[in-house]
Amino acid sequence: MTSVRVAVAGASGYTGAELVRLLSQHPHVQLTAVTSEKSAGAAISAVYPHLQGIVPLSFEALAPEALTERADVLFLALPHTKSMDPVASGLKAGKRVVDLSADFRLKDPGTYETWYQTAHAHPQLIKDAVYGLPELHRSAIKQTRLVASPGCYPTAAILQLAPLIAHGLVAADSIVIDAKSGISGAGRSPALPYHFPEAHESLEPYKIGQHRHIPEIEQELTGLVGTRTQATRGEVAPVTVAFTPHLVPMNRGILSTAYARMKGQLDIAELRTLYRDFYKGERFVRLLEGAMPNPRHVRGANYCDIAVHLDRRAGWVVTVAAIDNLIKGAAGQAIQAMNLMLGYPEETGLVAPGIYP
Ligand SMILES: NC(=O)C1=CN([C@@H]2O[C@H](COP(=O)(O)OP(=O)(O)OC[C@H]3O[C@@H](n4cnc5c(N)ncnc54)[C@H](OP(=O)(O)O)[C@@H]3O)[C@@H](O)[C@H]2O)C=CC1
Ligand SMILES: CC(=O)N[C@@H](CCC(=O)OP(=O)(O)O)C(=O)O
Repeated sequence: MTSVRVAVAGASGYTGAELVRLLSQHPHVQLTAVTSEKSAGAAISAVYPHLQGIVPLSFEALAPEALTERADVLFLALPHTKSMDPVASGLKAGKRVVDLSADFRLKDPGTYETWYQTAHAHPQLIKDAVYGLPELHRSAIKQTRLVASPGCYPTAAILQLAPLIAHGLVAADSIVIDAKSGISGAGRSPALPYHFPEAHESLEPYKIGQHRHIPEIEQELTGLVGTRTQATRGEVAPVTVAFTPHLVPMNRGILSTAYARMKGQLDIAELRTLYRDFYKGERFVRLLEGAMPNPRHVRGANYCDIAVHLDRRAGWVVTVAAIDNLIKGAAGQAIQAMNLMLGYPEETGLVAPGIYP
């Protein structure tokens, strides 16, 4: 069976290590290089003992051009602002690139500069990037060489709200997203808020109304406004969201609760039918009716679990979504996109159920 050569840049980080774990089991992938500057020369199993006997590679410090030569598909699990040059280098060499950072997610370079305090180094490449949420952009992902893989909070928030926005069922300026993330969402570098005594038995909101995922969520939801209604879209009122993330003392997982004001008179059965139709055939979206989404139930798996509820008395639709930030929120979703780019069945290498508890 033919295989594709794949390299992971930033493999010493949490999302990079999850990419390596999943790609090592992918039937069409040959892992050719894993990069880290700080751990260059060390066996990956010395840093991540769970990969002992599974991934026989050592970390290398590779410049973008050297990385590009080693593979046909590049996964970049680097910090924001550090992916721009490797993306440009990979594309120039005709490779396929899946970038897990935010560097190519926002379509407007000015918005990127505002939220990331950095001028975009390759703004001319932004138009070539497809936002890598397969449930919304599947056909474009199949055609592109550059996937900008979504952020973890946006994955949950967009998937839980997409049917409501596309059908024009809620007021576009009424959306409130209250989300909680496990600490691996902040990456592997130590910092005081993530220190055990600080984070354990604690629950704290942060960056209220200021988080860099706000423009990403608004961009994608605005792109959906009215796309499933009969009326022509005309002038589209931008979606604005009030977004509050929280840090919770879990290793991984996101629970996102979104509230939006109902415009019409649909009852809960009609709303759930609409969600079922919207996500019909989607392998990685599970709509729950008798149970609540819980990050525990998607841990290690590529699922986004969603429940839709209606607070009729107060006039709000309340949706709840759970993902594993490192899988559907990062590594799993990135592999889902690679499968689409290469024409493999979308679920290849991703079908294992999650870990419980
Ligand atoms: N954590 C999450 O839940 C999610 C993260 N993402 C995004 O994925 C990317 C990786 O995140 P995550 O794995 O959490 O991050 P980590 O901090 O855990 O890992 C970062 C990786 O990048 C490398 N690195 C750090 N600084 C540089 C630099 N200046 N130049 C080159 N390489 C560098 C590190 O290597 P070294 O060993 O040399 O330090 C490490 O391999 C980020 O853009 C993040 O925003 C996306 C979705 C979810
Ligand atoms: C808990 C925590 O700190 N989470 C990160 C989000 C991680 C993520 O998925 O976002 P990107 O892919 O855009 O980096 C944060 O709030 O910045």
